[in-house]
Amino acid sequence: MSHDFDPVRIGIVSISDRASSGGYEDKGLPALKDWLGRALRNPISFEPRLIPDEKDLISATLVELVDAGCALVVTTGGTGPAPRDVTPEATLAIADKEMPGFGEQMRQIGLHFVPTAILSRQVAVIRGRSLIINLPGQPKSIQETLEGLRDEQGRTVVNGIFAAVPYCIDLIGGPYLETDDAVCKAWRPKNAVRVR
Ligand SMILES: Nc1ncnc2c1ncn2[C@@H]1O[C@H](COP(=O)(O)OP(=O)(O)OP(=O)(O)O)[C@@H](O)[C@H]1O
Ligand SMILES: Nc1nc2c(c(=O)[nH]1)N[C@H]1C(S)=C(S)[C@@H](COP(=O)(O)O)O[C@H]1N2
Repeated sequence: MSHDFDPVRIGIVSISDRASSGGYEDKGLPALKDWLGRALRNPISFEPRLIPDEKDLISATLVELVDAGCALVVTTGGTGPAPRDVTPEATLAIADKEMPGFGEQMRQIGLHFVPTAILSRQVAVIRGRSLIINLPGQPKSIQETLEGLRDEQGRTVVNGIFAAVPYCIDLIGGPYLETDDAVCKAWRPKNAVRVR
């Protein structure tokens, strides 16, 4: 029984004072586009935003993207302990529900790559029918966090968080997301899997 892939709108938000003011080239949005484009088989329309570390602007941007119909919004940057790092506060300020499992797993994954992963205060939340996830600002942390880590034989060392994203979006009434298993195998309970 074949079916068309559901289209999905995804907000991608790079939060960096210097990248947004031209101090350096933003690598966050291209890295998010690249990974999500490889991982998902659904047709994606991206809503990209490049903004400074301003709490009210971050919150307003997230609300705007949810209202525009993004089933998923992924941010990068501003999760650390520095005074200007306010992405988690801005995200929690507009949340209906926090999803603490994501933050717990994201820091576990990060620790396989850098001891300073413990410094990221990243959160994930639900607002309306949208899942919002914070990733750290280091462009390489995007793939690391979403995909996890495999050993040389291709065995999973640590699961990336994206495996749980499609089922989470099912549960909040969003589109049915399907992944390329070579990049990331989405996990759903058997009764939630659509036969292709
Ligand atoms: N959007 C980005 N594009 C490219 N590199 C980035 C980006 N965000 C962060 N980085 C890199 O990761 C490092 C650590 O990220 P961090 O979020 O601490 O940036 P930052 O230096 O605080 O940025 P800013 O102060 O301009 O907001 C940066 O020094 C930079 O090398
Ligand atoms: N997977 C992963 N997580 C990571 C990192 C990384 O390189 N990879 N960098 C850490 C570092 S050095 C910091 S300071 C925090 C916060 O980064 P941010 O302020 O750029 O969001 O994320 C951490 N989490």
